[in-house]
Amino acid sequence: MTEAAITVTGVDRIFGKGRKEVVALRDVDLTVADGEFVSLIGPSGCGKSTLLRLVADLDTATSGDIRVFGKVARQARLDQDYGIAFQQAGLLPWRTVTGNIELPLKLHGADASLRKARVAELIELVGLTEFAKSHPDQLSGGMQQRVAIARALAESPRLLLMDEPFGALDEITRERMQNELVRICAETGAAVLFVTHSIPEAVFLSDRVVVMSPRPGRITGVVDVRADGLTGAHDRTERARDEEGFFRAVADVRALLHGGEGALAETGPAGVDSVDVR
Ligand SMILES: Nc1ncnc2c1ncn2[C@@H]1O[C@H](COP(=O)(O)OP(=O)(O)OP(=O)(O)O)[C@@H](O)[C@H]1O
Repeated sequence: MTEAAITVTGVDRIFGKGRKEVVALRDVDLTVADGEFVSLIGPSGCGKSTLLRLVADLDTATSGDIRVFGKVARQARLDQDYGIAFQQAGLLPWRTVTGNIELPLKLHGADASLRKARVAELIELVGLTEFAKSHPDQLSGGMQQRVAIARALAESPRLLLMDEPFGALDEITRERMQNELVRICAETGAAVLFVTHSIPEAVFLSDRVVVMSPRPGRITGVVDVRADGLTGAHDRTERARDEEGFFRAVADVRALLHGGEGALAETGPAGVDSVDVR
């Protein structure tokens, strides 16, 4: 069996002390298989970003163990085993699209010819070849986010960590970006841990949707959308949005979000309107 992309075991993250103590995560266990797409969903403050930050080694767990491809999170960061994309694209305004995408390669000493070839490949992958020389302020929000994704993919990571990367986009652009992300993941085979507030987004993109609840932040359930009849994320096409399995999975995630543990058995079908859990 191949090594899991992420293994989180018995993780607690407690901020502050005494009366100011906030238990952001309590006893969280999570495994993301190599090549698997897993979304984290739950109400504001349930610890989604905290969990992602721990995996990215941007923060340290109070207790428990986190492995990325079998390595401690710090080693995985040093080895650049993952790429990161956040809600704000975080591009450098004075650099062109090419300049932004090649930055990680430059920082890590890749030579100019290798950089040029890789950046051309990535720009094509995210459909921005015509904008290679543009600056971020000449791009739409969706295009900026595509640049950020290309940058995250620059060093061919086997894992992407994404925190609401499409949260600031309008609904039409957002769906288009979701379609592109599905395609990019199929092409690269990367595993993804993806934070979102949107149930349809989580269902459309994922193999599994992990539902969290706040105070203390913990995992209350996991919906395997393949069990609801959808294909695996790497074989997903836009048609999935109209399939029965999609609606079943949306209903399952919603039931867990609103009913907590044990909710799945008690609920009937649901539509996909009113699905942002912020
Ligand atoms: N650096 C910090 N210091 C103190 N408390 C923190 C810190 N970071 C997060 N928290 C608290 O931990 C809890 C979880 O926060 P987190 O940002 O992970 O939630 P979230 O589920 O990502 O929320 P949202 O959906 O609003 O982004 C919250 O109660 C938050 O206030």
